[in-house]
Amino acid sequence: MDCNGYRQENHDQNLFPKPKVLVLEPPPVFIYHEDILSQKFHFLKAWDSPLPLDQFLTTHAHSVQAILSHGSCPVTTNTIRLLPSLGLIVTTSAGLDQIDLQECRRRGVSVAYAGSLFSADVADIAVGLLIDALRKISAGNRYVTQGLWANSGDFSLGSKLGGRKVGIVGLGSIGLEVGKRLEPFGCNILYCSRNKKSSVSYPYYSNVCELAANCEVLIICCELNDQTRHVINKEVLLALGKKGLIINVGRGAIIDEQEMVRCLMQGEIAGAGLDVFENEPHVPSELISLDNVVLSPHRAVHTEETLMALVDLVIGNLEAFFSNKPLLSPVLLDE
Ligand SMILES: O=CC(=O)O
Repeated sequence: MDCNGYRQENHDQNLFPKPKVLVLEPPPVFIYHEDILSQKFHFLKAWDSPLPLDQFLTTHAHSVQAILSHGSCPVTTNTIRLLPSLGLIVTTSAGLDQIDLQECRRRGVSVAYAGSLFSADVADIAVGLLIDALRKISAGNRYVTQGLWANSGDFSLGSKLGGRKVGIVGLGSIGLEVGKRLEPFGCNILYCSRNKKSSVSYPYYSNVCELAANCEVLIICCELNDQTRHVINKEVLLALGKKGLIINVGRGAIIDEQEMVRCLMQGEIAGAGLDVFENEPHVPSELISLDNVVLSPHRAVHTEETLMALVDLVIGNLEAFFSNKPLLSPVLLDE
């Protein structure tokens, strides 16, 4: 060992090299906390390499046993096939639409995810977007900051939250948290999901169009899959009606975005609060110009606190995998 301990440290690393983990694109948890994560693992940064992705993957094919991924980073069949030693994908996301789960199942690759870690934070944003859209908080902010208050003094009225009939689409952990928050405001909750839930007494609709026809607000909390893609279509939006609001904290593609834009522009629905979009980070320009739409940059999931909890979960899952222990938050692929 030399006087600054360098050789000793190098020597230890040679004896116990850090496990290698592939990162295709850096998730927010990596951007904010790379220093902590890098103490435990050696990250292969595909996005940082001059090599085209396939060549990068081929170069590291036999040393990659685990991938760290996130909600807007596809893990495709091609990627999985180029990595014969792959045994685990840890996504920092609660949604799984970006991962080819069928290929994982076929290849026996395990998947770990964020589970319900973000549910409370996402529900907070859903309620925030709803209150903002109803009471025009962002529109009021623009009205004041653009100097219009002083000039005209006439800002249009918002509408009351209490007593509103709110339809939740997808009563999983996020939907339940949304319902829990809106009940004390005096909202009447209705819901639609794959199955009726015995744990709640909210009226259940098996059909989303019927739900829309019977409520004044639709809050989208379900996952994106083949059954839910564009499930909020023209028919559903028209059923929601001219006074209806739509809030989306699920995935952009659950709504037919083009149709929603048209309905908003033509007054077929009253407004929207959106954290997610079909083609992020692209947001249709029409939405940006509408005063009855509140926009948020897909950040419902992340607060400083949950990002720290996510660091622990990511490390816990990777450590479990590399020491042959059960994952902390596995996705049940056989379901
Ligand atoms: O949208 C983010 C997530 O699915 O966690």
